[in-house]
Amino acid sequence: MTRYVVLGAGAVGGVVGARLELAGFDVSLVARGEHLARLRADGLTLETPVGTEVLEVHVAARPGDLAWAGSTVVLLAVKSQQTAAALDDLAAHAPPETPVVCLQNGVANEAAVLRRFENTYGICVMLPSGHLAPGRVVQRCHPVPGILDVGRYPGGVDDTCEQVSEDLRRAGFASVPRPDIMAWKHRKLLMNLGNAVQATFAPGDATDRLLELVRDEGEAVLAAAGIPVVSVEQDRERRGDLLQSGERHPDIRGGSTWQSVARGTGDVETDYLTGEVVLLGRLNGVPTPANVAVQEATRRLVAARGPVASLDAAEVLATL
Ligand SMILES: NC(=O)C1=CN([C@@H]2O[C@H](COP(=O)(O)OP(=O)(O)OC[C@H]3O[C@@H](n4cnc5c(N)ncnc54)[C@H](OP(=O)(O)O)[C@@H]3O)[C@@H](O)[C@H]2O)C=CC1
Ligand SMILES: CC(C)(CO)C(=O)C(=O)O
Repeated sequence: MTRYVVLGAGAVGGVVGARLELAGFDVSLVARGEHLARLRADGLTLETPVGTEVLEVHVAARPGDLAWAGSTVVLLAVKSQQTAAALDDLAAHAPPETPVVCLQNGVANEAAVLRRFENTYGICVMLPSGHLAPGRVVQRCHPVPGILDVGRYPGGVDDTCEQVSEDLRRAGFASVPRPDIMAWKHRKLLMNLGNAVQATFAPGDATDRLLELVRDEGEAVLAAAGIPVVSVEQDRERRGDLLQSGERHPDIRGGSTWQSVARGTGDVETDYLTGEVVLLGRLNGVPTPANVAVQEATRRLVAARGPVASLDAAEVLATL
């Protein structure tokens, strides 16, 4: 049976680790700071729409504290801006043939992993989840917690891919192996252009308009770059009505970037989501003024440790 090491046990890593543990897999979570201390002292608290449970999970402070033998798969679930440091630590201890699966948004992590690990995989993560308090993660959807399709990077499927997908299904997720996983992840990238907008600007008409502009620019740069991306219809059909969230959670009122700003972490993933569109625009001669403006506004808000969703999108629209 595959053993799973979850590197980064926050919202996504915590929920996936918990569900694998509950399904009987051998799971180790790598965590840090106060979250690590709480996990060690009290276990992992998993909150779902139908109840809360506390799990005793094996926890480590770093990859070097784990034994690296047998068929271990790493699920990398740190935010993209944390990938480089996490990989340095991982590569110092895990054998280079270890399969590393990017359980992350964005499209830059897989290439970073492939520089260090020859068996690299990507998951298109549709898993609304939360982590605002140490020791605690929130699974927002039930009975299917999330859709986690998986493919080999840069393309194809293999036995590991099939195994990981089967294990995720055993743990309750919807999952299929996909040879074109990056085309799905690029569609998800366009959805995630909403992350910085949601985290930075107060809800309202101007924010909705800004969101339309950043998504239009996103579509334009992917087309100009000739990057394969699944259609809106394919994405909609895959999601169907699989993810049921029920009542709104009182604390988790936004996605992953919103949560970083709400937690005051001082860093966000925006350079790898909004910033990916900015990068592709610059590489392909396509202007992306709305994405540049959102990226800069988010950077300012985060640096000032400002309140989540507190800026006025109308001020940004007026500059475009
Ligand atoms: N939350 C969501 O609903 C969804 C998130 N995603 C994606 O999943 C990925 C993970 O996001 P999410 O789970 O929200 O992020 P979180 O911040 O909740 O979790 C990441 C965790 O990894 C920890 N971490 C970072 N670096 C290390 C390290 N070197 N060693 C040990 N632990 C480390 C962080 O610690 P610290 O807090 O100290 O930084 C944090 O606990 C992102 O790419 C995100 O976009 C995708 C779909 C939905
Ligand atoms: C939009 C959402 C919640 C989808 O899973 C997400 O990807 C995020 O919060 O980063």
